[in-house]
Amino acid sequence: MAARTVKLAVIPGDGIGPEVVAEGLKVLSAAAPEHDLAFDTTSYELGARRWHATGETLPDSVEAELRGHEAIFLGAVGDPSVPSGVLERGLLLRLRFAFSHYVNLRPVRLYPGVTTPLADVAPEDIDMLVVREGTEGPYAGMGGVVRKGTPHEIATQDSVNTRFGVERVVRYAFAAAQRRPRRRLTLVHKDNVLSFAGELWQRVVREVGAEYPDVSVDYLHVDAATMFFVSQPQRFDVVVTDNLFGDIITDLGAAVAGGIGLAASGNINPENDFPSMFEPVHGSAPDIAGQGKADPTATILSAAIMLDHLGLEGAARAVERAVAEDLLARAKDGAAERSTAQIGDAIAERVAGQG
Ligand SMILES: NC(=O)c1ccc[n+]([C@@H]2O[C@H](COP(=O)([O-])OP(=O)(O)OC[C@H]3O[C@@H](n4cnc5c(N)ncnc54)[C@H](O)[C@@H]3O)[C@@H](O)[C@H]2O)c1
Ligand SMILES: CC(C)[C@H](C(=O)O)[C@@H](O)C(=O)O
Ligand SMILES: [Mg+2]
Repeated sequence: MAARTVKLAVIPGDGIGPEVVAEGLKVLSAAAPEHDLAFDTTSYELGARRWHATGETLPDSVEAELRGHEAIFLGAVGDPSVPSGVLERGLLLRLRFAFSHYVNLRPVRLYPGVTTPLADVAPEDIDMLVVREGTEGPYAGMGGVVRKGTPHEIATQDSVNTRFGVERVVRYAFAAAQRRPRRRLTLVHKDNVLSFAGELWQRVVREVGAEYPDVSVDYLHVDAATMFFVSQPQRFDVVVTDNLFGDIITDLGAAVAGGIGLAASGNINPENDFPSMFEPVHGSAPDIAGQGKADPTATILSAAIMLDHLGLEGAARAVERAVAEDLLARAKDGAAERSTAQIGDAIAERVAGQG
């Protein structure tokens, strides 16, 4: 019997979700024996198929079952056959909110051998950790529509920023910055326009920052930040930002660090009051679904973030090392075309071969 059995809920979801999740699980299984681990997985059929069959996005009974797991491993949700937002809000955001995933952790890292569209950058130039707020901002679902269908229709979408919500994510970001060699935190917002929310974020960063005198603090408006992500990625170490800005800049981060197929994330509840959820940054990619073309690396790296969160650092490093080796090998092979399963097999083989 393994020394540690992780009770893991799996939500493959839609589009390429099931394809990439299968490879993530393959790599976890390969890592398990070396690290005296086992995964007790339960797969949940949630997403477009279930919605079409039953009209359900996330039944309360399933949410309650998910709560009883140590972690959730998710592929992606969203399908062109379902109205936009039904699954994204009804499943993904519902889980992030219900399980208080207030830290959406999104590392942006250029691995050696990976091609970036940026000129003259080395891997050490792109190494940041975006700490995206995960439960508030314009995602909160507040607002509405009046005079619908008339020429005077008004749609509002409020951004919710609570002192409690901002402070807890800012504290997490400072603590993360303090553990990193450069000890630098950049707040990204738009306080020249979003003055109420921006001022709250600024004030909280100033106040919490007083407790972290060894962390240097910087501020960028989000528009300028997008420019510097491309022109001077070296500027960034830890970035803390609101839910929507964080969504946008992490797709950009993915693009500068080698593509969306490599970008990993964790939806973290740091107190472990609820299971945290791990998923690639990308979506269900309907344009390539079912063709074995999706890169599962983002999902595999999300599994490594999960292992870290579960306190299984040895296994996490082994998975990361296997990915790093595979990425280097890809560079040497002249990026030979491989299927989703072939990439998963190669990484699983490397991870099984490591101590
Ligand atoms: N966390 C999630 O579940 C999540 C995240 C983003 C988008 N979505 C949903 O996914 C659907 C599609 O959204 P989208 O097209 O804006 O974003 P997307 O990330 O699914 O796709 C954007 C582009 O990136 C490519 N791509 C994505 N993942 C890839 C991978 N692993 N390997 C290779 N190429 C990859 C796609 O083929 C597409 O061309 C929508 O329903 C959206 O709401 C879900
Ligand atoms: C699908 C959508 C709700 C989601 C988000 O905006 O958070 C996605 O884009 C992401 O980045 O995880
Ligand atoms: Mg996104």
